[in-house]
Amino acid sequence: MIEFQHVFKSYGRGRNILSDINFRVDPGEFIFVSGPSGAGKSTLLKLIGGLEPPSRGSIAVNNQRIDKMPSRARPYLRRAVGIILQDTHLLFDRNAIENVLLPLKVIGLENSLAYTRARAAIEKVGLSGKEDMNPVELSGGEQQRLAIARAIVNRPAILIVDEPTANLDQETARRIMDVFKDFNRVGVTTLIASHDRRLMASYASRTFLIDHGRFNDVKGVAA
Ligand SMILES: Nc1ncnc2c1ncn2[C@@H]1O[C@H](COP(=O)(O)OP(=O)(O)OP(=O)(O)O)[C@@H](O)[C@H]1O
Repeated sequence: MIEFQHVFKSYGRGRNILSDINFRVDPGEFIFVSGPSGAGKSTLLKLIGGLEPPSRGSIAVNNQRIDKMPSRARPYLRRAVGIILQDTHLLFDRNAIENVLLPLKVIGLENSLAYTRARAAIEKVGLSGKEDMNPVELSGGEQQRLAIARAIVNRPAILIVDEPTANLDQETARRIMDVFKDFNRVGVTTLIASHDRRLMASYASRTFLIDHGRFNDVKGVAA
């Protein structure tokens, strides 16, 4: 569950990027976040992931207020929400499986269990056999999938994803979207910011449209 109540967000002394946003997302929903460049889509996702604080208003994730969360409570959010941003932030001085292991190391999971889980996550995104490769040796689509494996290895209840298919060909884009849909089928709440309306039409059942500071909560994916 994600709930925004009267949320405002500005950066520094700048204008409000988001103004008086109110919504509730129930477990298992699949939501498309849409709107022109610079509208505030990434900002909305960062608020949900606790990467940015709101300027005003309350944000709850699984009934926990996160807008006032002290930093020692952040690991909670890290487990609850898997985040995949435009820049995948993969570490190029480590191989593929070590990248996926990182979130498990943070929570102190025992080594052999961590490896089992990391391998399972890599398999889920179709990268089995590439565990020992360096991310630079992977294609753009494979790097994207590796970032997905890292985001899901903690089994988060919520996935937030920023532009997962930008710069990918249609087939790779579909394959990546199918990975998200598979997680969604087993109950993972999913929010994806994208410019690709046609692609999203096959997946999402609800759209958050952000445009010039206005927020619209729309059923389906409008043509
Ligand atoms: N850290 C920051 N500091 C100052 N301004 C920021 C910061 N991050 C984003 N902004 C501004 O907030 C506005 C919304 O940015 P955001 O990245 O959320 O938009 P977006 O809808 O995701 O855009 P795009 O589709 O191009 O990725 C932009 O005007 C941007 O310049």
